[in-house]
Amino acid sequence: MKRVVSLWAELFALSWRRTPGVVAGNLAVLSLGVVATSGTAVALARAVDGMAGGNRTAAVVGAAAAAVCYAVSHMSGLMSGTLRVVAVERVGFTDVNSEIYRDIGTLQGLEHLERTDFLDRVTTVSRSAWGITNSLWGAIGMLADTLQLVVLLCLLGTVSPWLLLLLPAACLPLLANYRAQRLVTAAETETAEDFRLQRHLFELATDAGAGKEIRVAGATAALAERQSAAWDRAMRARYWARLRASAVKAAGWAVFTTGFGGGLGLVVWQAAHGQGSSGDVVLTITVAATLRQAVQQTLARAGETLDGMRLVEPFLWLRAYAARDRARTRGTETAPGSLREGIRLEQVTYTYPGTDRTALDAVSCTLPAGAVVAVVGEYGSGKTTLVKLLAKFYRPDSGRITVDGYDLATLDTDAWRARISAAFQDFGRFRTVFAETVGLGDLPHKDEPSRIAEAVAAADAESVVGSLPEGLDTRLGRELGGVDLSEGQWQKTALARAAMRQSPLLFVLDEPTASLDAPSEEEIFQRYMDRARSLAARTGAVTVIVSHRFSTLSGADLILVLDRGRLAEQGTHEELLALGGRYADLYGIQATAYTAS
Ligand SMILES: Nc1ncnc2c1ncn2[C@@H]1O[C@H](COP(=O)(O)OP(=O)(O)OP(=O)(O)O)[C@@H](O)[C@H]1O
Repeated sequence: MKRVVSLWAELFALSWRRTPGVVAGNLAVLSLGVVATSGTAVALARAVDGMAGGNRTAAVVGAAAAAVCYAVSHMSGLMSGTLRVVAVERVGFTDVNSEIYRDIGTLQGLEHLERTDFLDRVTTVSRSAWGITNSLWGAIGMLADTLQLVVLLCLLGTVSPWLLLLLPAACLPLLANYRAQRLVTAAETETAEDFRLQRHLFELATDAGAGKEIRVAGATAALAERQSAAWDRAMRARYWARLRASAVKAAGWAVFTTGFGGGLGLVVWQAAHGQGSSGDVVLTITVAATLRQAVQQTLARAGETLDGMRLVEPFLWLRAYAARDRARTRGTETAPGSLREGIRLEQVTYTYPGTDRTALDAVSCTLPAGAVVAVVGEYGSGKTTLVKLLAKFYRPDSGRITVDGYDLATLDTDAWRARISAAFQDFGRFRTVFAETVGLGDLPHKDEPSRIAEAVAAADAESVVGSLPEGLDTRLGRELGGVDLSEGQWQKTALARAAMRQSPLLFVLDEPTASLDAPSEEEIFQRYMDRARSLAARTGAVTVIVSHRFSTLSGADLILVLDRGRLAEQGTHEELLALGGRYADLYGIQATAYTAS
């Protein structure tokens, strides 16, 4: 709660700086609303007393004052709503939204994209700038409403001190509402996993890629059943929580209404026994109606504020997470100009957060400067994890990676990434103009046609460009009015992007040809081997290739064989064959399979 209040204070200061007139105007209008609402009741009571006592002037002045107060209180409600939207839009869309996008965009690690619990929070935050800023004005509105309640109850106190007991009674619906909201939130948290599951199954069914497989497998009905079961489980728990919440709210209101009915009876009894005026009765009835409205409004605002607070929590989490990420990844050293020794892994161990299985287990090896290093192993043996650690997406749990003797952890992450070229197996499909999708690989040179042409040639993608209606200027992505590419063509754009940087120290190709046919694969490997050699001569760059196709890797200077996260063997193709171990087995199996086919 303390953190939420300090965020509100921060947002208030920001709003004041951005739109001082709107903020001051809104505060003034809210205060005016409090005074005018109570004024209406008092003026009406005076008008009635004037009439009853035969004082025409008092009656007319009272009635006029009541009319003015009523108009002001009504107008203040409308104006406050408008001013609030202006203030929220100005700060929400400008400052809060920019901060959210900056925090998400500058995260250096990958956990927020790979872990569903992180992803959920990041997705929530990315859509919540308005709600977060609005929660500040919800809280301010709630303060004004509470003030209104207190003033109204004090007015009742002037009629009879017993009516002051309505103050604690009025707190009961507020407390009940808070309790009810917590019940609903707890149910939502408890059923979040089922909710995610049903959403995942729904997306599977509506995704074009997965949809094909599902239809061929005839699994549509089975998946729909599972989706509906998960949805039912989540909804049933939420339904009961809402029902319980309604009962709690109703109980709070019942106590308040009973108390109020009693209070009203007391005032009428007093008036009947000459202990109060008719004005007192009118005052009590007017305040009664206003009070009910005020309590309801306070409840509505409390709900709105609590809703906003639910958004504030993931926002604060993202802020702290991004700050930790920045502190963790901000190194002090810049990357060397060229590699002399190479990259060393010393007892590198890594386990993905939230899992038990060690993805890399005490791996030690040297990737010599200028070498082409192939990483092989069965599915899930840790190959991609190894290259992701080299790209500094994660940090080893223990052990370290050094680049020419510098600990990778101390190198500035952006500076190191600026010296990496990489194509990953789950490559991006950037739906923009073709030249741009390639140029993104080296932003300072993205508009240089010669660099783009070279990169396209390196990826053997000239034929892709040739087949596009407007060549390099063709827009990609049917959703955005462009053309669609096949998987292989998309992969070639990723490979071309990876060929943009001309002096990387590390060149990573993680399953670079998985979507390509055999002739294209051969051709590309040949081109990338040539590129690796020329980079090696220029900067001593290390090229790391992850592949399942052993036949293409025999020319590598060093082959690392991973087995369930451990480095099982290392050496050249010939050395490993002579060893007759894991590599020789796997190579033998593939060779036999190819010969047989
Ligand atoms: N983001 C992740 N979160 C949790 N576990 C992961 C994640 N990525 C990989 N793993 C696990 O880490 C282990 C190593 O995975 P990795 O992707 O490095 O293997 P790989 O050898 O590249 O596999 P493949 O050949 O299938 O690409 C596997 O057990 C995998 O399930």
